[in-house]
Amino acid sequence: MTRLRQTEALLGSKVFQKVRDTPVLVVGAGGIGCELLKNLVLVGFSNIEIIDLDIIDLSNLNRQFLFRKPDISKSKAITAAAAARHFNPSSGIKIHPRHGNVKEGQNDIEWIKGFGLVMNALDNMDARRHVNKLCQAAGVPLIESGTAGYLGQVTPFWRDRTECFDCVTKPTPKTFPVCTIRATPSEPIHCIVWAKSYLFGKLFGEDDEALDTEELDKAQAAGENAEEIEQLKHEAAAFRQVRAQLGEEDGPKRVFEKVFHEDISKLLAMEDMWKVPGRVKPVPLGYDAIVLGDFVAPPLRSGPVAQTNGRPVPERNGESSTSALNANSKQLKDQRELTVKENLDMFIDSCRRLSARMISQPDIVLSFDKDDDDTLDFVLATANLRAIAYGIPTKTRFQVKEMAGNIIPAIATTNAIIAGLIVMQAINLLSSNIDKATNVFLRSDPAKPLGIYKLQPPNPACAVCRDIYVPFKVDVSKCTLGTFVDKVVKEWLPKGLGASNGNANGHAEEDEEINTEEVEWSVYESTRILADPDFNDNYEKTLEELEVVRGKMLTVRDEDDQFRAVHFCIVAPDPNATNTYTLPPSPPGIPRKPKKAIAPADDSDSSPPPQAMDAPAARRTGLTPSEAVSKKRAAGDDDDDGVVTVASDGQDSRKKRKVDAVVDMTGDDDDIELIE
Ligand SMILES: Nc1ncnc2c1ncn2[C@@H]1O[C@H](COP(=O)(O)OP(=O)(O)OP(=O)(O)O)[C@@H](O)[C@H]1O
Ligand SMILES: [Zn+2]
Repeated sequence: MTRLRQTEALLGSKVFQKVRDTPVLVVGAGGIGCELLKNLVLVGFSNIEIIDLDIIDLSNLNRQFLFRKPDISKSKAITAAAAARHFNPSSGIKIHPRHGNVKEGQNDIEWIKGFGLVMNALDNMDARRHVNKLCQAAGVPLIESGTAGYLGQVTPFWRDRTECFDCVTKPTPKTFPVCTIRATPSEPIHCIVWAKSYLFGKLFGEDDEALDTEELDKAQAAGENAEEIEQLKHEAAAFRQVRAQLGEEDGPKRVFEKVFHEDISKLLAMEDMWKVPGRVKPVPLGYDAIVLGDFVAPPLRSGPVAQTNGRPVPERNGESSTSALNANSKQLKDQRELTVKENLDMFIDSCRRLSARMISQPDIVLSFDKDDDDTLDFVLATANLRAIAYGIPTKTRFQVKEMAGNIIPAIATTNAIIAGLIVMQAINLLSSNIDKATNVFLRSDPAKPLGIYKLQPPNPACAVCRDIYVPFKVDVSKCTLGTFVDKVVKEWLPKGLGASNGNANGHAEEDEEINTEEVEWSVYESTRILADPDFNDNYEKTLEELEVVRGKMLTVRDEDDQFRAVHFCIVAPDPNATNTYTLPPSPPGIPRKPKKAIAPADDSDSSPPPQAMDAPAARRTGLTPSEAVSKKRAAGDDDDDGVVTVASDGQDSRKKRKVDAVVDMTGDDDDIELIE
């Protein structure tokens, strides 16, 4: 108890009592999460819930110090909770671990309302945005955090008092044009994206033939180029055929010949494609020639021929190609460049391993994971074989893992410092003195390692924290969409139209008369439109049939986009209720949207610290670079047309088939994605 007495003396008994009594949630039990949990326990937080979806991996042990070797494959949340208790055994703390995804339906607005404070220790944008939205909907303060190498950031967000995670547009993921990935790669990363996000998916990902065909038919009906569509259909059919034969003895050879010989030969036949200045023609790879050692690879497109890769090795200083190869083979396995034959062998072997997994576990859809050797080997081999065909330098296993996994070294000390800063901000928020809370940056300047930056007000144009949220207790198996539209949207909701409920920074024009009869509504679930004034096909369906279940939101927007969107957060029905749904006693005020986004005052105090987190680091942590925070928010930075609302759901609203590959630099696990 001595330790806690000291903490009490430091914090004062009032704040200390809050620390003891406030239920807090930690999301993520990884690098930051382990440090944070230990800190919370040491400070005396006594009512902690921790959630993580993952199990412990060998690679976590170097920094996630609550885990030991025997814990490998066990739940992170459960193991972390058990280990952290020992840091303060006598303090009567309760740690409730949950092994699961924070995005699961049961983790709804009512659940989040049960906490006085939420702390994110996550590694991806999607989950961060989800928790941000939940906290905004429930009005629960959130402390967001992230680290990238030696840099890190802690930012408190609190509805109506500060900006939220989505108030400032995040850096756009780097994208590559379709044709660069599919036909004209010129850098190793193009080949890696192709292998990881295109080829892997075609051979081992979800195979929805009906959906593919339907989409292509629709595109054709909509007047898209018939020849191109025909070609896409043909390509899809060809992939399906080699995929179906993958488990056979010469399955990998068939894939190789399709992908590295036939497809490249077809590309070469498209003469116009190669007329573009600077574009280098690929060379089809010959399976048998590689096996027999007769294959002569094309020269590298630029720079000295510094590596062998099965290519003829230039004689340098009397060193023969064989001795160069031998020197190469002495290097560490993962850091050695593979010859073309070795890449081929790895391709065959990884194809066999993955296809055996597909056959033995047909219900599990395979996806690339940098820590899954089978998937990494496949991406390594296919990316390198493609690089060889295009005269691009190949990469070692280590490099491919880094590039495909978008790895920035995780440093235990950075995580520890950031976790300490989270607790300091938590105490500031609990002491009800929001003015004390700040954004804190860990910088690379040893003379001034910490940067402090004051909290920003909400962005009036933000489509997450300026929207309205209503808990909707409903029996989804009984309530139809028609009932929701007629009773809730048309009857109940308009009563609040135009009124400021204090949530929208007073931008409502309260005095103006609104003819509620004239306002027309549409209903969405995320990006799916369920009903609009001319579309009532779903009225007879229950919410359950429409897959609008606990944890999801029914979003109501007016057709003229004049008012804030209202999100009905689906929660479990009231057990004593006789109706199929229960609404709050009165409808929320629904202010008008601001006509123009208002830039925050240019306050010299709020200018960014000279060396706050740089843009790449901010991308990795998923947090806002200080430059972006200080930047005046231009009208249209966030959407006035619903685009950001949609994207902020973590749902990708980008039009399909526009962009082929997206390298997402936000630290997501799924950092390179392909949009077909
Ligand atoms: N949607 C989610 N729900 C619950 N936990 C999540 C969710 N998304 C990510 N996490 C957890 O957040 C933690 C983030 O920790 P960290 O950044 O150290 O990543 P890691 O996966 O442990 O390490 P690495 O990615 O470097 O191998 C992980 O334990 C991960 O499982
Ligand atoms: Zn916001």
